[in-house]
Amino acid sequence: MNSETQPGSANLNTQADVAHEGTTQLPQVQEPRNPGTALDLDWVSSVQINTSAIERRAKTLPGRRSVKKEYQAAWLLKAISLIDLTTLSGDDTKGRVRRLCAKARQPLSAEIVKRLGVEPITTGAVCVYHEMIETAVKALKGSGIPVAAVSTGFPAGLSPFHLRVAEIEESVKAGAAEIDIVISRRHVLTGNWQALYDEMRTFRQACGNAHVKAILATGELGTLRNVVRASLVCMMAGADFIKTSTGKESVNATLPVSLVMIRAIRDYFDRTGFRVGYKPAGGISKAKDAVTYLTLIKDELGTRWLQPDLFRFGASSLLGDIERQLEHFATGRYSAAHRHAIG
Ligand SMILES: O=C[C@H](O)COP(=O)(O)O
Repeated sequence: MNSETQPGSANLNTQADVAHEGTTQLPQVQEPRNPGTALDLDWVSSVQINTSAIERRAKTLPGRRSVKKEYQAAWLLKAISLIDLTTLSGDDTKGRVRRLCAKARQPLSAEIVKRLGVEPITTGAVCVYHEMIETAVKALKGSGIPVAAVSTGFPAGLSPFHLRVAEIEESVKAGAAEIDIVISRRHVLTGNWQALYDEMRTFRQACGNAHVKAILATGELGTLRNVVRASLVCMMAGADFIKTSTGKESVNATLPVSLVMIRAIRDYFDRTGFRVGYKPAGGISKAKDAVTYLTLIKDELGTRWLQPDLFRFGASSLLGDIERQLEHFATGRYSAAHRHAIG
């Protein structure tokens, strides 16, 4: 964020700024979910990637389209509404999850909201392990914020197949409206597209009405070509979202990976007419990175994809930095990062 940003709500006509920048809330259209298609192996094997061109383009993205100062707050408010506020730690407790849910309901202090002159907002969802679903559902009651659960032996996805399917069913029963499954990386690494398709189809079926996000764990797929091929197969098998990472791989969301996944989503839409959502996850913790992702989405997919049914950030600490930047925008002061600790 630009440290010269002037404080005060007088400079921020959020609705107009957001509309100008094309991040405005569109009327929620009830679109059919992606039902998937037959497995099209010709399409999968025809994928070609110019890795150096993708990497060159990705390098130009941060700062390339610097959002004008007066629009930055509007973009950051939009980013908040698209966060799957996440806690996925071995030491998660009910208390931590309740605090996280309180933060999801009210991500900004009443004072900042008042100074910015905006309507109160919420995050897109709260994302937890199965054991914490009930607590999260209770804590979010009445807010309209969905609970997402990671599933299928997250993060490695190597537990027995029937248990992975049962885990999805249990999480849906416990109240999760969204299920983030992990794919079997070995199916990608061995080019077993039929196995990946069948696995994803079964997971989708087990989700019932809950939406399913397919975590590719891109940092473990070896090449960008594999990332695109896995993206296509998961969409063909009916994924509602494709998601980069668990946050536990040594390489998580990156811009080159995002570029090829977003373009796979565009190709899939062009061929089938079905929109699939995108969720970069893992290591996105700075407000300025969030804005880079959002402008990339706007450029490559258009504003329809800047709604919570088609875009989410998977992030545990991004909200804290955004809050700090918005506080600075509203008051002219930066507070210490620890004042914005989450959970
Ligand atoms: O899906 C979400 C990720 O696990 C969050 O990763 P993070 O803790 O690096 O933000």
